[in-house]
Amino acid sequence: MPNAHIWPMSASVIHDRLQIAGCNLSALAAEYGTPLYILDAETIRTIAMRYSAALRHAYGGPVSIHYASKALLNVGVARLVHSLGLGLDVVSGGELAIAQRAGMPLDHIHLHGNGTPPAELAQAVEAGIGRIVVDNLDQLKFLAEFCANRATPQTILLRIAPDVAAGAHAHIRTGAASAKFGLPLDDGSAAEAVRLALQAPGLNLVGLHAHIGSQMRDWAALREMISRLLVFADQQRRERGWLLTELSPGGGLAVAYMPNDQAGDIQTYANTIANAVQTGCERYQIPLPKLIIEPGRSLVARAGVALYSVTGHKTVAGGSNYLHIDGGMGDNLRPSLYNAQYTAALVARPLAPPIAPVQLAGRFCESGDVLIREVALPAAEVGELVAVPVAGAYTLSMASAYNGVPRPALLLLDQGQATLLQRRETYADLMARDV
Ligand SMILES: Cc1ncc(COP(=O)(O)O)c(C=O)c1O
Ligand SMILES: N[C@@H](CCCC[NH3+])C(=O)O
Repeated sequence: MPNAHIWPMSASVIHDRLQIAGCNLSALAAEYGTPLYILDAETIRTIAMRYSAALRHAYGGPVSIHYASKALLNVGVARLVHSLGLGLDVVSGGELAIAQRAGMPLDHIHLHGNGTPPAELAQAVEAGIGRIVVDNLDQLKFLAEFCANRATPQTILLRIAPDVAAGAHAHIRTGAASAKFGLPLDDGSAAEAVRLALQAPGLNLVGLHAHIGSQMRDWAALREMISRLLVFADQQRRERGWLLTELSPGGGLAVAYMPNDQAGDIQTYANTIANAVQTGCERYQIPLPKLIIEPGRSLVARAGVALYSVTGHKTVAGGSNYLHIDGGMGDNLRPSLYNAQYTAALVARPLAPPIAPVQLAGRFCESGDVLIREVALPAAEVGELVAVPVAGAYTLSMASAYNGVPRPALLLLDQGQATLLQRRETYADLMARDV
């Protein structure tokens, strides 16, 4: 497959047709309808193994990998990541319920979120969730009170706003002191949170967390963030005798979306984190904490491919060619929201020479719903299948049924087998909540 680095690891061209995990995509599209999302199990397995090997190689202390489930979650995906030995990060009671339905052990689940309603914090505590990553003082006060008389204390980490920002787009940079996420260091909020947590008999504060951004490959920012967390941990040990035993630098590693993009290298990422933690811990004489990383996008993006059917053409004055497809911003909001770029190939002729560039026009009733602004494709017939790679992350998890268009099905492909993880939404589903 040309540009293999942006296609699933099992993708190949057989008899001039795009094939993934040995499966015939046209047959699957005919059976399940389009748009159709597929997920390559081999890609997810391989990336999970790379993360775990890279961290074990780089870091002398214990390590745990938690999939940030906001990137893509349903019961099947949660079961898959559990079977690979990963834990799960959730940001709501809803994601927690899905993880529970999948049988993910509760002590492998962490809850995050800046605006999590008290009822969902309570739901997580009562379920027996492993960790709550406390984002602000109000959450902390609520939890201190809610947990005060419980038999077992709730284990927590504090999310720090380290005033270091990285990430590919303003909407996905999260680490600034002025960001909505986390406890700032400079105004005393983080120190106040440690003080309150240590006074709360129902809470067990074990560590610090930060996440500076997504689609990120800025090693210096990552080092700086870890260094700030450890300076703070050292201060808190000297002032209050609190010892940090867990540290999470979040997730955020960049993936390649376009042929010329380069993904963040997993071993370099692991080395950067491990060196920063080891150096800081040595300096401040802190025993190596458990390192918790939270990759979302980099675990699932490349595994996913979206399949659309061409529904028509249009050439406008000035020569812009539109190719209409049967999906768009309803199943992939990223181009509309972040000007995210994607490329595409024809399933039946991935190697055929392209003609003039086309715009892949989404079907939704918004001028902004253009999935790809420019892509060179061969002349495509109505009914042909177009495949859009790197579609696994922040697509279905952000999907809507806008314009009454049912959300697509999701298949897991593995060694010639296709398993339905999530069926296509039906018209009955669209009306299921109407009373
Ligand atoms: C706290 C936290 N952890 C992990 C992630 C996962 O990020 P990504 O999908 O870029 O790896 C996010 C999202 O940016 C996040 O907010
Ligand atoms: N949804 C965003 C990333 C959000 C990261 C979550 N904190 C994207 O598609 O790039």
